[in-house]
Amino acid sequence: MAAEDLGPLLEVRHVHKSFPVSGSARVDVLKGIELTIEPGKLTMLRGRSGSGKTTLLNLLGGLDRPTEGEIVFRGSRIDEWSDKRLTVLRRKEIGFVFQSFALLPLLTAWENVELSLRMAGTPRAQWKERTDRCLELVGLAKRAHHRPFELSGGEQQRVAIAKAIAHRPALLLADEPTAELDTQMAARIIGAFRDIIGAEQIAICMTTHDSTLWEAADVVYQMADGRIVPA
Ligand SMILES: Nc1ncnc2c1ncn2[C@@H]1O[C@H](COP(=O)(O)OP(=O)(O)OP(=O)(O)O)[C@@H](O)[C@H]1O
Repeated sequence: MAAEDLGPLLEVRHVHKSFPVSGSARVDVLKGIELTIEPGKLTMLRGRSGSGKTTLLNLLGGLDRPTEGEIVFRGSRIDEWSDKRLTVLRRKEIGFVFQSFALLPLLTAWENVELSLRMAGTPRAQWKERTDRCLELVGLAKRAHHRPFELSGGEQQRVAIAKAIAHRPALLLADEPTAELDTQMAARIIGAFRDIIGAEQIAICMTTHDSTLWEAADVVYQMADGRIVPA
């Protein structure tokens, strides 16, 4: 079945998020967000610093809950789930990539990826093949036995991506994954995302400020002041 036949993976409906500030005051960070994330697509959230991208990404990944509205993952309202159930969802179905690469410095690229499979509870018999495959998908098969300090920033980020997809999540969330990288390295990250989408029916949602990357997206949502606005 083609990815587009599967229906939305994630739907965000009328979502508001506010945080308490001093006294009884609250700050409204998200103000009625509606969006859909589809399998097999690269979705980008773009917007100025402070527009609410990270706050929204945290809700998509079940790291936080909306103040109002619904987050629907494969037809289930995860905003109503217990913390325990959300932890299982994150472990099994979601991969996270952040601006900084979060690799263990004493382990090689290969060992870093394998460790994530051990931690995800993947059967041991699959570790080697899956680790090789993920490093191949991000174009690092030849660098597998290098440690992070022997790799460029862009290569380290691609190892972090291999780690994040190793357990075969349905959704990969990446918060400014190219922020620390030059244009050429950023383009290779997007290339890796494209190869991963081509090979596995995953949905990828990333935030970025970088206007040179937007045309590589299948779907772009522009955020401004906590709202989705026309791009
Ligand atoms: N826990 C919190 N308590 C109070 N305010 C918060 C909290 N988290 C985020 N905010 C505020 O919400 C606004 C949006 O923050 P957010 O990090 O989502 O924006 P962003 O678009 O990801 O920005 P950047 O590109 O700089 O990361 C900011 O003004 C921030 O200060």
